[in-house]
Amino acid sequence: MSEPRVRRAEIANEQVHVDRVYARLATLREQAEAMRAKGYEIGHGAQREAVFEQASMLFERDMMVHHANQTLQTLDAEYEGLVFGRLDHHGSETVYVGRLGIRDAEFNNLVTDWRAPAAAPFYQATAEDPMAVVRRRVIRCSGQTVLDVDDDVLMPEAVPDDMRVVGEGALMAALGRARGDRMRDIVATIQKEQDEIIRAPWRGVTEITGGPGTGKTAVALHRAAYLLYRYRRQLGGAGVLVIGPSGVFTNYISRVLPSMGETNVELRALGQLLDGIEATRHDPAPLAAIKGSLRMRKVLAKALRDTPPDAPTEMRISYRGEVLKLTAKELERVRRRVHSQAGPPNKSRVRAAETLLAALADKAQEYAEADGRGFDRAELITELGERIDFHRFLVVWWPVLYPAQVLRWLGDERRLTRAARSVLSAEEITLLARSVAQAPAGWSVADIALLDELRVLLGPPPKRRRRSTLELDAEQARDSRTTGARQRPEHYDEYSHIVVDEAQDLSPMQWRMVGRRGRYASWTVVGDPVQSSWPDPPEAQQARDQAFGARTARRRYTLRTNYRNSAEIFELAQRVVAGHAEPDELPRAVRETGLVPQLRTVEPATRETAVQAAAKEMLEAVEGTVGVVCAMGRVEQTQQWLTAQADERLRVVGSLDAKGLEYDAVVLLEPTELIEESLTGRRVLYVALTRATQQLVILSSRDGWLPSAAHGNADPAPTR
Ligand SMILES: Nc1ncnc2c1ncn2[C@@H]1O[C@H](COP(=O)(O)OP(=O)(O)OP(=O)(O)O)[C@@H](O)[C@H]1O
Repeated sequence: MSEPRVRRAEIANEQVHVDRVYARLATLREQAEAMRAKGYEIGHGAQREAVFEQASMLFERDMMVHHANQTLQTLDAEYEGLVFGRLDHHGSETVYVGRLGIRDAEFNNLVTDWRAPAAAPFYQATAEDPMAVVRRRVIRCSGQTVLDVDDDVLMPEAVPDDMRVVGEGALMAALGRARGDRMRDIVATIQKEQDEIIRAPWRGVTEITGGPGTGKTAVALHRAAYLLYRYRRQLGGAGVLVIGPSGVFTNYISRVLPSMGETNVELRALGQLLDGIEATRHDPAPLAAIKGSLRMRKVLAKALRDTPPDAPTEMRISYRGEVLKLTAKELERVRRRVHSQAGPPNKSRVRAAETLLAALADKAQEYAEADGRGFDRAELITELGERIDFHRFLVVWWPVLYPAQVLRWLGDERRLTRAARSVLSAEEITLLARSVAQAPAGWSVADIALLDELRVLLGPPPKRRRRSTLELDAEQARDSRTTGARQRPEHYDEYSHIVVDEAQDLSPMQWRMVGRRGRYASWTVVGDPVQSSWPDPPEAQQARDQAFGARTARRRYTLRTNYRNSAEIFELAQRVVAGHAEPDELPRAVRETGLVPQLRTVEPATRETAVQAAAKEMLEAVEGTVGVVCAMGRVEQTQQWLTAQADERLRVVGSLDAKGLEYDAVVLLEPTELIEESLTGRRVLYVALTRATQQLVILSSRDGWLPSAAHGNADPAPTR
């Protein structure tokens, strides 16, 4: 038979099995529906029963309904390619691999879940160590239709006469495919070195490093799905949290876990880690560096001890015909005493009341001694402590404090100086105070870590008065949108596993915030130091180690193959960081396209038309998405330039928001501006240059950003 005929015959064969699987899925669905209906019936019947019977029936009902709902949820997930693999073992056993395990009515396996041990050879078998697999087949489906098959023969000597082998390179086919709005799962083509990380033990800290496009994000997400499958009892209750750099990124990866039937994972961006606030704004680099530094911890701790701006500066209270007065200085002394003895201010109201009463008693005693009168201290404390005017004073003098309110205090430069004098330089104080005082609406991403720090330093507001953990003001409340994530207003620290993506960019203050959420958790931490935009790596490393606490089990893995970029694009990108990275920190790109990146010289006056032309050209050249990447300060303008090109495949994205994303084609505008805008300039440019899978066009009005080519490497094609 000719190759196309063999292929067609094999596709038809697999279609028969896939049809059986979907038929079985439909039956299982019907059974789950019936079980749910039966569960509800039990509930109705129970109303007329004795109380203890009713209780046990209701329990049974809840269990049945819960179980049925869970089954339905699993069966209803959008399974693109429910069955995607097949293993033919030596000795003729066949195992189909898919996104979930399904058995037929006789309990025979129709599909084995990809996470089950029996499916492991699908990812781990190699020609050197075939694990008794003769043929590994990747089955590509669209919905319920088999489109193609692709085989790897691992034991050529054991191929039986009737076994047909078709195609080559399921991985290359997957890598060459057009990119869409959302990241796809890679269950069908996970590579051996990736699989080893996905299936690594769950305890302790698993650190994954690797250059751009090496599949770190994909691996981390598949690992989350795998861990929940294998260790649901240990990890499922408190939940798994995946933290990404931005909302654009969490949105981009949001389909991966549901496509594997996993809906119990919270995805949050660093700007979304506090409920009710969604921060997307990035501060300019020097300001972000101040806000992210551990020095801010001291500044905040001191700032919240200062007198609140609206607090009264004098106390007068009458006691038995006499007015007792505490001056501003005396009140300050009392405040200092409370802070030095007590814990978080919101838990110290009682201590504040006691200390204030003691100061009033001292004052009364002073008056009495001056007049030669007797004085009963205990009586005064009891009497004043019950007086309404004393409590009225107390609530304004020692108010409940909220993080947002205290952070805003820092907009007053004099107040900030008091808190930061010995910690920040005068220039830093001015910069920070101005930024808080003149901040545009809403918090910045870096502010979220400061608010979270204050949340802990201040302590929870008394329950009776609590509006939210943060006391959103009206403006924020309007701004805030739900993140789609499960709300956990109080128990931020209960997660059982935390995945941190783009970990190289977390500031020390962000590590503290993230660490708080994982006090009892195991971790998967993913990053690439070469892509880092944080200027002080040792400080971040220290905070990172503290976040992991005493967890000593640490596993480190490095991925070395860049699956995203064409070899031509990556060759250019790595030149940009040549002097800033060790050679073994740079991965190897495996796919050649023959398309060299294009470098176009533009003038400031022709930028607009050049961007429009390049975007149009790239939209025509590729089937999937086109990203126009520029400096953060140029995003709005670039968006305006491209409004006329209303194509849903086109996106404008600022350099810092481009982290972790990818497009079929990238138009990179003014590389020098990306370098200048950040404190780790070249690394940010490297990130931007490594976003494209197929084509890259660079528009630049200035030279100097690209070191000359190593011998034998081509410069990008210069065009006008
Ligand atoms: N085994 C694989 N099979 C198919 N595609 C893969 C595989 N591994 C990675 N990819 C693809 O390569 C691309 C890059 O993967 P991913 O975004 O996870 O890389 P990354 O290391 O996180 O990159 P960056 O550091 O730039 O964010 C994605 O499109 C991903 O689907």
